[in-house]
Amino acid sequence: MLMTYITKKHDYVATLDEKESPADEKSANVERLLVRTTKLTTVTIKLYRLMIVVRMAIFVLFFKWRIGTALAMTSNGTSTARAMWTVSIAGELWFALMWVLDQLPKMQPVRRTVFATALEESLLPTMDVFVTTADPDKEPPLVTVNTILSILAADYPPDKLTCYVSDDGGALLTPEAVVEAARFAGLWVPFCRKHGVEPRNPEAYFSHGVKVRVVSRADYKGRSWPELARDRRRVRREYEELRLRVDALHAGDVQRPWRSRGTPEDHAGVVEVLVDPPSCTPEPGVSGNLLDLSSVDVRVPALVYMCREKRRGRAHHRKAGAMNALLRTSAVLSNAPFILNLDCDHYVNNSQALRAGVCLMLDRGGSDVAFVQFPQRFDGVDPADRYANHNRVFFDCTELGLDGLQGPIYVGTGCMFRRAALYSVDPPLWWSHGDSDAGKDVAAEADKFGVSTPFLGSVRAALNLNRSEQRNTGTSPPCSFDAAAVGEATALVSCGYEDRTAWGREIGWIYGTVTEDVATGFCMHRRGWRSAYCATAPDAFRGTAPINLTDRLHQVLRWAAGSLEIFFSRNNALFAGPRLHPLQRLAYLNTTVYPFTSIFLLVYCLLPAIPLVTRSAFPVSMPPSSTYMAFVAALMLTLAMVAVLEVRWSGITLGEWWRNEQFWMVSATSAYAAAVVQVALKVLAGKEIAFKLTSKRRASGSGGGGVVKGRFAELYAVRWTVLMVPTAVVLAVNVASMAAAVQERRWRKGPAAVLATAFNAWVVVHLHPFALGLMGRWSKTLSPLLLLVVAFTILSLCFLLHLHMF
Ligand SMILES: O=c1ccn([C@@H]2O[C@H](COP(=O)(O)OP(=O)(O)O[C@H]3O[C@H](CO)[C@@H](O)[C@H](O)[C@H]3O)[C@@H](O)[C@H]2O)c(=O)[nH]1
Ligand SMILES: [Mn+2]
Repeated sequence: MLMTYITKKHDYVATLDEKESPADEKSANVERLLVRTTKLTTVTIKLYRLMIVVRMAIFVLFFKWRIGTALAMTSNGTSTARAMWTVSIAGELWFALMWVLDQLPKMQPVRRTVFATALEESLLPTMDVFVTTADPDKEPPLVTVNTILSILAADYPPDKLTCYVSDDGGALLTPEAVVEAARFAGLWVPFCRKHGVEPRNPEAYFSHGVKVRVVSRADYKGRSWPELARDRRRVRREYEELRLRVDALHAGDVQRPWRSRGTPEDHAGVVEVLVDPPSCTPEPGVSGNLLDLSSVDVRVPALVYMCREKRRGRAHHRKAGAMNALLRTSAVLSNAPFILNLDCDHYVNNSQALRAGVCLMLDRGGSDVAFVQFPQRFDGVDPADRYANHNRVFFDCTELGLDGLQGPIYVGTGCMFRRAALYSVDPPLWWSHGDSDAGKDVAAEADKFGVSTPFLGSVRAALNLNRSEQRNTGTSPPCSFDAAAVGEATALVSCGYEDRTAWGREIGWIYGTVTEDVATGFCMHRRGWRSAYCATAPDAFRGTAPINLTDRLHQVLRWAAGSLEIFFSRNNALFAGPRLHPLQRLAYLNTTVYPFTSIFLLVYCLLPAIPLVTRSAFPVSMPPSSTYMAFVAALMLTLAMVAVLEVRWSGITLGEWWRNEQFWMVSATSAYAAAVVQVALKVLAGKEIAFKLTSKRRASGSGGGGVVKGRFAELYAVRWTVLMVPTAVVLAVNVASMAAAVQERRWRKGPAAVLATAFNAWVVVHLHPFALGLMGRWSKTLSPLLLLVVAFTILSLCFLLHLHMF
């Protein structure tokens, strides 16, 4: 099977000709080709690079001219005028810097082709999959159940796969739902195996949603179509019952709120093996009651439930803390060399995904890969993607560009890790001769890893394996799920275990930020590890996106605040050592400072109103000079060209690109500003930032084929949130100052300022979510290109007027 980076064929320079098919060219001692990496070398990408350089050159000329003009004009001006010039130019410098930081890391994108069939079955390494849940209300147990089932049914040897579920809520409901999943897996997993169905998430498989791939007769690869139809009906009935049972559990829970082990912030630790690891040899089933499984291997991978101990007054470090508890639990049970991390709503959508990740890890040169990030894709987003949930520019441009440098940024879910890399060792690339971290006696490092002897033993085993297994040997450390191991695992999830150790600082997932993902990936890149990007078709995993604007803005707020937390920590990219690729450093800098843009943007949006409300007689300069006009035209034109070229090489649509810009504006005048305030409070007053969970409930409505408007009614409803305050202020100030100017007939004195104010108000309204509803409808009728032209015209006029008001 061939998995490629999706999209356009013309993007490949080395064509994927069959004569290079890895399977047949092999003699016994020739290594199999698992991954082919291709640099994009098309004309588009060359033009793209050229345009970026040209635009940067224009920046230099522009700022030289603009600062010169400002100095000349303010040499005998008032201090207010000087201050306004300064603020204005500072804003422009910041915007230019942000653009450069954003573009430079995207200049050398690569695509990877993965040959999963070339993996030798017997050499597949063991794999631990971590699923995190935290709140059964925001994360319906049925969603988690489906994710677990999709993992257990993935196309991977069942004796080499273990699924670990972390429950941060401590409600009894979650383990009960997981037990239901385990029971149903006995039927679901063999059914998937027998007929090769996709996707292996029952809810998605059985629903009549728009994009679900229900096997059609022509596509069916199994033995007998009528048998599939019959089996499907029967399994579906069983699934409906499972769903009712899980919903009943949920409903019962709402009525009896005392049904919990404690509170979400105070409960005992539990580790429970719900499904024991199966034997190493296939076990055919019987032609029993429901399905004929006599020709099918009916083994189900092991399933472990874990709830870490929490006590009031102790720091639990949110998701990062849960991941570290999972890391230790799994270490003393299965201790697989590779770990896949999925949020509870991100299910396995392509049953080959795990193998694809393994290819990148075991490939030649793969031993320096700490993690393989898959793109995040989402179900349940409205067709217009009003709130830019798909994030296409990030997933299809930025991450691809970073893959050509040192590797994509880790974004929390859909990511496969090398266990050794989580134990803070150097990658092989940086091992000095004869010596490596793996060689050190970790037993002496209890101050780093904590005092558990079995855990230290597991660390040693994992590091030794990583060192010896420079090539794909497929060996894995021994595993044991006996009572002693489970008892040890329970001790390892006690809330005092990490006291006075390096957990969260050097070991495992990194603490101190609500975006533990970016920080964790950064620490690995800083050590010299690489990462790899793996976009498969069909999508490897799919999850849910925020269901309404309020949720979405809070998600953006959390990301922005978490980024700034990293900037103000010891993990600031500026302080990283020499192993971090220079452009990778710029990318991390960009990822951690972008929320500051909101300050400049808000000031910029308010500046033109000042002369109008202060009633001071501002010298309004002459009409824009031709030099100025030329600069604005050149800057806007190059911006548009870079955008169009980016859209071309990445395969996203102009509409998707535009949505991104639009939502950037929305976030920058709302959530980013709130993030700056939150982090200021943290830095100055030590006030911690909360991890507000994103709801995983689906947009309500009839669930299936209803009209789009009805189906996404909840998504489209805009509810007031305090995050919109900055936007409202900008609007109010601009409108009020315009009104005042008109009323007092000062229009003539400062036409430029009045117009700029009007445009500011207009742009904010235009880009704001209240208007996004309309935009959603327009963008279907108007071509995105037209939208782009309109937007650029407006933006250029804004610029024009801004620059010439003093
Ligand atoms: O105390 C906590 C808080 C969260 N979670 C889990 O963390 C995951 C992510 O939470 P979600 O609210 O879905 O966050 P998103 O904004 O959708 O997630 C993105 O951004 C987060 C960082 O801000 C990453 O942790 C996520 O993996 C990434 O998908 C979920 O599985 C939660 O169950 C916990 O286990 N414990
Ligand atoms: Mn999520």
